[in-house]
Amino acid sequence: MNLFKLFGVIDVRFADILDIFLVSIVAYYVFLLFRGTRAVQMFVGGGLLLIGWILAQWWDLHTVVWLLSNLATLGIIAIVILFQPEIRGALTRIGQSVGKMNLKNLFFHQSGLELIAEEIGAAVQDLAKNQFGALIVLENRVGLRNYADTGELLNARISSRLLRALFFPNSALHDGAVILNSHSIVAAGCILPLPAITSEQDSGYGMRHRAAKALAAECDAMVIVVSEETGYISIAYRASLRRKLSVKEVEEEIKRHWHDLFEGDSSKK
Ligand SMILES: Nc1ncnc2c1ncn2[C@@H]1O[C@H](COP(=O)(O)OP(=O)(O)OP(=O)(O)O)[C@@H](O)[C@H]1O
Repeated sequence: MNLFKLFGVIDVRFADILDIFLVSIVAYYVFLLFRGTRAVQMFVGGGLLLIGWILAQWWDLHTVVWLLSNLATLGIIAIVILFQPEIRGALTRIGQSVGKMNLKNLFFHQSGLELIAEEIGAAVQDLAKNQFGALIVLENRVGLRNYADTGELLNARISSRLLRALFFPNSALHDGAVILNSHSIVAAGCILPLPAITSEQDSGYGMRHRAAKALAAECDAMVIVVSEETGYISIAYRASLRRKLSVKEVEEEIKRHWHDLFEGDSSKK
């Protein structure tokens, strides 16, 4: 069934529109799967060759068309060999997402903030489960360079594995606080202000929780505490200390805390 005539010449059917729509979706998601890998250059190169092939067809350059057509056949084999790790990674991601019925992760790219909140959340969950004490400071607008300098400067990518390693009992940096800004793990093994007991309630807390409260009270940072004694997760922010939080709540708080910083970053782009 013809829907309309394009430029008054080409008959366009409903099936043609569906065809283009489906191919576009597949191309888009294939690109998303490979985004950020070496394979992106391959797509660019492949696109240029395709344009060359179309132009060669257009201008009736038979030898060039023959060359490019044969190159394409060889190219597919070369791509599979050269980009084996990327292809394996992409297929694994599809498998994992489908396995966990988490198609959202596969098709809708999460924002940087969501991914970071999940990395921290996963680390906190693991630390709490194993009752490894932890003190994680999330810097906001007020710089915490003075506290970062008391520990070991790292400037590393925020990852759940690194956070877990830093608080692993008896590791060289497990004592003290880890300071994060919205993009990196700034420092580990940091000493926070040593608080004085100011209320009846404070006397019930150990040093880790009191240090978290003291820092949160003096700036706009949010501090996550995992108790070594109970495995409970708490968050100190401004004058409050909320206890027994779930990992989901922690992730929501992280997103709320850094939301404005991320919004600012994306509006600058
Ligand atoms: N001022 C501080 N700055 C950074 N880290 C601190 C500070 N005070 C204590 N800590 C950390 O807390 C640990 C001791 O915690 P303590 O047992 O006194 O606290 P707590 O609040 O009872 O926590 P937990 O429930 O985990 O035992 C120290 O080994 C150290 O890693």
